[in-house]
Amino acid sequence: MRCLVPRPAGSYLPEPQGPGGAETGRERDLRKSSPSKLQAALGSGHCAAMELGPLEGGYLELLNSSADPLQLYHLYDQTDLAREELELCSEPDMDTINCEQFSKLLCDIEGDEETREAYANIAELDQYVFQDSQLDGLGKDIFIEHIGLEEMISENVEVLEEAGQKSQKRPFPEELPVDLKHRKLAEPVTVPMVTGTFLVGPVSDSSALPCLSPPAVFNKEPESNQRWLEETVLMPVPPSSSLLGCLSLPAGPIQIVPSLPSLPQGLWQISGPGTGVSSMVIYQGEMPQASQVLPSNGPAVQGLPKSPDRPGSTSPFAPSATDLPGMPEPALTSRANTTEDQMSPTQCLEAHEVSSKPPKWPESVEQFCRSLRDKYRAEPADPEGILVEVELVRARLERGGDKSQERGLATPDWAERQLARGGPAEVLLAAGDRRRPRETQVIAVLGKAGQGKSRWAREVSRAWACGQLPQYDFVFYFPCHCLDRAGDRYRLQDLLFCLGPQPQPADEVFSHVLRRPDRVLLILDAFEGLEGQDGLLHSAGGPVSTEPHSFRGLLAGLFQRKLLRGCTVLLTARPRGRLAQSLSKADVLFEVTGFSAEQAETYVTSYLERAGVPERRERALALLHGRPFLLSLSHSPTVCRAVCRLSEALLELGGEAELPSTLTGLYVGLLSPAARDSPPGALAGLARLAWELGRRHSGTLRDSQFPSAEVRAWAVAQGLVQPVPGAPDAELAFSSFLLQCFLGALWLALSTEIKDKELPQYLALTPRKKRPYDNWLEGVPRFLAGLLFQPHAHGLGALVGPAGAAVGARKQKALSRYLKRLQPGTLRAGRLLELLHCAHEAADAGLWQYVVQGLPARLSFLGTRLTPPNAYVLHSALEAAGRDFSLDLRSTGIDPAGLGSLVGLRCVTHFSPALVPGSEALSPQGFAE
Ligand SMILES: Nc1ncnc2c1ncn2[C@@H]1O[C@H](COP(=O)(O)OP(=O)(O)OP(=O)(O)O)[C@@H](O)[C@H]1O
Repeated sequence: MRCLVPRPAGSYLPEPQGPGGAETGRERDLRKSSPSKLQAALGSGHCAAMELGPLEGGYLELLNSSADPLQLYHLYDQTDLAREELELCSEPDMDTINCEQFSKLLCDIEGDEETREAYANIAELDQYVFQDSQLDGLGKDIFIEHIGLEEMISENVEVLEEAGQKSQKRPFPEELPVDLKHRKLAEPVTVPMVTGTFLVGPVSDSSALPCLSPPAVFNKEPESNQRWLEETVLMPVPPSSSLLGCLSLPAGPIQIVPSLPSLPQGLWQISGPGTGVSSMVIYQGEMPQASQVLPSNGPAVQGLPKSPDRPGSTSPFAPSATDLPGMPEPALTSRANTTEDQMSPTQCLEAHEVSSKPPKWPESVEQFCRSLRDKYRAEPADPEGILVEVELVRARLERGGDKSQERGLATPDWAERQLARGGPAEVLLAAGDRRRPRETQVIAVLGKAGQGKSRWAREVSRAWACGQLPQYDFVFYFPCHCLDRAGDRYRLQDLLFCLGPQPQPADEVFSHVLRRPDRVLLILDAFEGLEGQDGLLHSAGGPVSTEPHSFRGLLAGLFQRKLLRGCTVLLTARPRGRLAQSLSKADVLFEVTGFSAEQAETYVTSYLERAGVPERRERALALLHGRPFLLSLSHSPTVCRAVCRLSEALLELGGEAELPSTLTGLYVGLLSPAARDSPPGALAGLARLAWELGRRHSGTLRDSQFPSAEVRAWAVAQGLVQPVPGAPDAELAFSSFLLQCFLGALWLALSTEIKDKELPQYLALTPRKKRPYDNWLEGVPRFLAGLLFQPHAHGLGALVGPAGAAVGARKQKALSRYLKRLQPGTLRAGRLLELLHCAHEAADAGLWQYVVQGLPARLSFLGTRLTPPNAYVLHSALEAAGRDFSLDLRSTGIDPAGLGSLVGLRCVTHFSPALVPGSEALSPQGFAE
């Protein structure tokens, strides 16, 4: 534990003064001690002391001097190690406790049952507040609120709330003692007794907090705009504003300082009379952040070295096992002297092998584990065998701006994204550090269809099979949509072993699994495919018995911590609708965000190498760059793979090759050869199946559902459907969700069962309550527009021949009437983007002109994600409109390339890409429905 960090002049760290200017005990002690004493103890060779030169006076003077804080820190650190005595007053001073006092305190409490329980409760409170999945500064306001300080929260917090980032309030854990629930920070709490670092002195003016404020409105002054872009978006990332806040207590502010990569822990600074301390800064653990560095005017803690401290809890409120020898279980997993971004999988393995090597297992258990590992190793994470390394991004949920107030994935600005560094082993290891002891931990990996969630989940099981996740003895992988069959019932052990090596293992293995649930990882892949999955995380009454239950019933038991309590559940899902709401129950949330342009190129290269034609790389890349829209769409790995397939086929043909310019064209290009070789009606039959299943939120098929065995065989041979990896009974599924959407749109375009006037209902442009279904097949609208509007020979005709021409023409007319009655200026941002995509896919000059001319001059995308393809169609539309626009691009997650392309447009005269709330330059307008 570190007790003191000197404050450099001009920093916002506390002045060495007690409340009301009075001197604290700590300050008295500091004054009494002489730095020259320290130097003597360290010896003349100590470089920090040498560089500091002769140190005169007491510590207070030293603190106020302009000496380099880094050196002071080392100096103090070494002193501590050299056991140089700092004479402290006899009464333990809450704000100035040192290592020795702390050890003494621990000895005193050892064996004291009540105290230990109190610590456990404090640890619970800490876990509740700090280890929350929404650990973005907002969990902290709940903490303040729950301990009775709502009225004291300063304006700064309101700013965050206004930005729609306020966390969902959760009930206070019932098991916490009443006095802890109602304790106010103002009371002299025992908080400082636990692990942490405390800085002493009052908090300086909160206005000194570093705050990144981009110009409210950008004008067309390329130089200043470019400068800002370079300093903020394109250069090292500033600390997240959402992590940086200042709460005012009546007598002074609490500053919440984001954690820094250079610090082992984050900081909390608490001050004010009545707190019993002049002020206090508490380190708090946090996930590593994307390239996070402080701006030059940042807090002085910037230069602090990593604590060479002994391993311990990352939280001041959660003593670790090393801190509290009497604790029954470690409060948190600790990793000696290592931060997550420093640890390679190999190191992880070594570290865990030492600490958690299981005792020798019975032969049956050993055998089962070996077989399970072999099974995972044998299953390719990807049928193409290509791996582009991508990093997950920390995610959180927030209420949408619409009236429904539904929660969805928050869209942070690009610079605010927090990357979860490393591969699955590192990410899970880091997430495990935030685990509540003896509690089931739910980790959710979210993302749009085709972004690589399943792939990541399969990599996890492979990583375990290769020994990279030694914290787990057992990893069970479940493709959820294949297990949730009506009538199927399982006992927990049936479920665990039904997909594993066969024959199923003996009861001995199951009882071994039950013995250490904390060493069990369950992977629930494609969780959104479960019917009614949204209720699972919240519903009551899950099973506790060993009776058979439905798959959903067993999952409810898991989530309610009634089954395998203490295990880790990793679920992957497309967060939509009510499921997104329920996910607030998850302890940690990540998002898979897809490929960057460079990663897409890497994929193309690997694909051609795997296909044995690496020499075609340059031509393939040239084809892709010739179609910038497809390049932007290759942000999705699924589309990137489709582009590679078509490029390969085109290059195979030789001659002048060119990729199509639309997504519809890409899929028509891929499917038309398959359609030519199909049994009669096979494509239409499969299209109907895609639509029917999609309406029921499903993409998996059983043999009996195919129109005929012939159609099944053709669909498998053409790669339109494929076995679900890891599923029982060779279950089949559409080879991608996007393909299912395309086939669903094809059915809508061809079917005479769907009346022309019903078609607009299937576009995502219509308000939800007027739609007959929920657009689960979210790619349908743009494919439908593409198939109906593109010249017959290049669209429908290429797939079904002249047969569909008449039906298609009628439907096109109906859709055209509808689209031309829409007023783009009245649509909310998400629907406006969908309309632009539909118009782009239609490739119809009249429709395109109608849409772009209807765009309002002031466009707000606040809180709406601008993915690379969204930015592309928006760019094309603004360019085509031929008049000036103002753009609000805040909280859109737009990447630097997209931002550059939009603000580089001559017609964009103003834009507001603020990274922090508060820029009111362009208020959202004009999107009311
Ligand atoms: N990092 C990657 N490297 C190489 N290929 C990838 C990567 N990520 C995804 N893919 C490929 O992209 C395709 C889609 O990936 P995956 O099925 O994992 O997506 P998903 O997010 O689970 O989609 P859905 O929500 O539809 O189930 C697969 O072919 C997968 O192998």
